[in-house]
Amino acid sequence: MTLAIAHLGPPGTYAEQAAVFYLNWLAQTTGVAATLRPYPSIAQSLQAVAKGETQLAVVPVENSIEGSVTMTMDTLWLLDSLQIQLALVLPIAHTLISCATSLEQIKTVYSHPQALAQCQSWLGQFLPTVQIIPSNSTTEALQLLTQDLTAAAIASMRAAELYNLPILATGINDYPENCTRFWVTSQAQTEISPQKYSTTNTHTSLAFSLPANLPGALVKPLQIFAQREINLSRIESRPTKRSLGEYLFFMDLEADRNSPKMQSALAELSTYTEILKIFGSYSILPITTLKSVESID
Ligand SMILES: O=C(O)C(=O)C[C@]1(C(=O)O)C=C[C@@H](O)C=C1
Repeated sequence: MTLAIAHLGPPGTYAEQAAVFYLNWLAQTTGVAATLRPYPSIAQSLQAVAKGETQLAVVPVENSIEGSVTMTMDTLWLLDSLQIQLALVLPIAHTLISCATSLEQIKTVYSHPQALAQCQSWLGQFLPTVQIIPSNSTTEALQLLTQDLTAAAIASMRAAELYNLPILATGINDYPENCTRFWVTSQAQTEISPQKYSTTNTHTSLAFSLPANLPGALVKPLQIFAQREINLSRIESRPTKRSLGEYLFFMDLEADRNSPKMQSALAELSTYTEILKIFGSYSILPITTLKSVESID
């Protein structure tokens, strides 16, 4: 069976790069073949899995400069059935792509809001007067560049090569150690491979709402993990969208949900929460080898 993997498109996005890595890793470790399917948004990539159009989606979750990708968190909360299979950490090195011959000619810069935010100081220093135009992905505006010599886009070096476009500046992210964490998600019941991944689950991600906005309401859930010496690697709040000042809490914990201490923690947590969603346990793979990200052929 060949699996389909949804990702943010068009081709050349960082999400596609992470998906290509996963596709090659999956083939090497389990022999399972997969193909890639680009979608116009992160939400649509996740919905593709929920609707059964694809078996998997690779979506960005968190960036080391800009923090959480809120569309991923909000969509995961809404879609009940999705589970995280694996996390991937991709180094992000942005370039300025343009057919202009110098920075002085540029009047507009397009990119995904996360990428624009990761380069905001560079843009302020070298292109302080340009119009910044957010797009659905880093690659969405690339096809405009050959018609408009005053336009530029922030995307990866790999994207410039794929579209055969010139690079005007490299390494333009404000911090050199720029990384984005991606999640590989599937439907809960999907068996990706009969052969178990050769990785052990190190993290569990979950989210919950609280029954009432009272003093100490968040302390109790936090104490459950502290008492069992389970380390919290991320906590994030998102509006419930029901009323102003009411939040959902997203947590990443450093333990497998099947470990005895985590099982008892989750059982106790469910007594303090209104809705508790466990997104799954998984391991984290750093994407380092260029070979795996270059092509899918
Ligand atoms: O637009 C892309 O290329 C994406 O894959 C999206 C995305 C994100 O949403 O964070 C992924 C990695 C980078 O942090 C910048 C953009």
